[in-house]
Amino acid sequence: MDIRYSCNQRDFKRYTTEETRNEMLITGLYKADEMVAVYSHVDRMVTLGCMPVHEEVSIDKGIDVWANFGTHYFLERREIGIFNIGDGAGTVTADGKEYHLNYKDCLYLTKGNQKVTFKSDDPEHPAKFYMVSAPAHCSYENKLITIEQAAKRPLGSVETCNKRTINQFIHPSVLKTCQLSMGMTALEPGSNWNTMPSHTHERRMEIYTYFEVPEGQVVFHMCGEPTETRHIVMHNYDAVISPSWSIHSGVGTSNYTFIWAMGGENMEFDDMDNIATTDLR
Ligand SMILES: O=C[C@H](O)[C@@H](O)CC(=O)C(=O)O
Ligand SMILES: [Zn+2]
Repeated sequence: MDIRYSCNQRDFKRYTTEETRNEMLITGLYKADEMVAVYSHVDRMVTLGCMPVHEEVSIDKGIDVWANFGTHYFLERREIGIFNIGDGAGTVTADGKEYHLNYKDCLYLTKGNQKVTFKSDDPEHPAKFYMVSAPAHCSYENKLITIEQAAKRPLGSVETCNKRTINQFIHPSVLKTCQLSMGMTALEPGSNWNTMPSHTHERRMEIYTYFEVPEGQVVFHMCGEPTETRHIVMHNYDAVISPSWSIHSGVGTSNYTFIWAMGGENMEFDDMDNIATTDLR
């Protein structure tokens, strides 16, 4: 498993493009019939990607759970949020119960699910399961949340090129979790900026994955301290780790959609340290 030990904001100022990318950027999450996992020491969040084609893939395929987590199974002391962002539908089976995920549907699995597997309905149009897992110390309920059931928050405007809808899926207003919250933000055609004005949240980290980035287009993901910004050029289906001290804004060469995941001290979505745009450096 790819393990990222995380850097601090002082050293980060001197990072080259390559070092920045090695530290924060996650690519290649969807390899046929594999489970790809990146463990970050920032709040011990794990980002996973799985594209089952011909096989039913187990959550721990290729992962030495005892060596990496010191537990007997992946979700023994963890919770996980799962989104299907692939071309086709797929099924997640958790301890014998099947959950069918259409495009943009989300499944929350609580601590204690022992056997978790992933499969696609149609190998010609495989599902792509994007997942983020956080440490958890009690169990709640597994829950399938469709895009229709997500809490919707419209934000931004055409004039500031950031008209978008925040869909809150794994959120206290929708269901209970230990620390994980996740949602999906969709930019409208002609709008390119997400999370602008930018913010940090010293009390939580965040992970983004960008998708629906059209062929030949990219997203410039902004990171770093508010007065020491850097950027990472991201392709469709890439993910990026954002430590608590970093801003996490992006501007695309077209509109796009992204999934955010947060973990840390609290689950107050509005607990943000907002930064005036003209104060950015
Ligand atoms: O802390 C909240 C997260 O950064 C995202 O929800 C922000 C976001 O989707 C947006 O403004 O476009
Ligand atoms: Zn944020």
